[in-house]
Amino acid sequence: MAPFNLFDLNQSKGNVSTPGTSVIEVLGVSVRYQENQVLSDVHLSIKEHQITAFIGPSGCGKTTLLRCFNRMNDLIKGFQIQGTITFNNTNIYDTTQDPIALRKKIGMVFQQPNPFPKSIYNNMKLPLEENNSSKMTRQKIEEVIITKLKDTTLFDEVKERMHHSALKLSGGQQQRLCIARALTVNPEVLLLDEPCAALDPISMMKIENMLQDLKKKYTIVIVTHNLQQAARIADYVAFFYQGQIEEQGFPEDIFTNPKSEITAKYLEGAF
Ligand SMILES: Nc1ncnc2c1ncn2[C@@H]1O[C@H](COP(=O)(O)OP(=O)(O)OP(=O)(O)O)[C@@H](O)[C@H]1O
Repeated sequence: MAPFNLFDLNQSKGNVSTPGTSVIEVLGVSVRYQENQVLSDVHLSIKEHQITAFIGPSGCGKTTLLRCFNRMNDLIKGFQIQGTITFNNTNIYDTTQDPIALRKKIGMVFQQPNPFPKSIYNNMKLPLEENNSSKMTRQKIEEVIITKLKDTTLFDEVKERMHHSALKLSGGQQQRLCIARALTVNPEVLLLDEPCAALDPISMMKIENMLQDLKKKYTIVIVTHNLQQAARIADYVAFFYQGQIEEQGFPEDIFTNPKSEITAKYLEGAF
């Protein structure tokens, strides 16, 4: 009997056939901003309860694809998308799809921590109020807030100052608060666009450890320029180059034995 082979070596630029349920499928996606083609014929599967990392040089389209997943590019002038992106087998760009409902299922956190200039408690309460707090008792709201703050390992650090300004927290704590805030509405997928770029190494490690726990409950896609970070936390890596996925696969393969010469050069720091 032929040995079980996880890899399809004929598809070095396509999806490596990894086990697991696919939550987001990217099928032949191309994106333009006006005349500027920024993604060309991208194929990728985002698997449930995995951390997928997007790496690659600046301007190669990582953030653009990430933002397509919850339609954050819709209002950008000249944005055009071809191909298909599905979320749980539903076309994200179908005209019947409500982007606001989609963003509750696919939450996003940005590079720069952006807590509201309100108390820690109110930062957490606001999305719940906007979502469905009329149906939630105060006790239930508090329960959700405590659970999500515990999930992001912040609760013990802030429990004595829940009604103090979130802006008084450290940068790392603010970012964990933003992640906790994104989790209040129970998304299935969490999109992180360079979440540690503005943080010191200790805060970064806290977030990386936290993400390893969060992936048990959520599916995570992260854009990072930090290759060590991708190697430490990712279950799957997509290397973008000039608007295409040049190579994708398991981190142990991409980082130790890349198939593409361009990937190898990037990892060597040649760019
Ligand atoms: N709002 C926009 N309007 C027009 N062009 C844009 C817009 N946002 C991004 N672009 C262009 O799209 C291309 C891809 O940008 P994108 O931010 O997706 O790349 P990236 O790989 O995430 O880069 P970085 O690592 O620097 O964040 C770039 O040429 C960029 O200038």
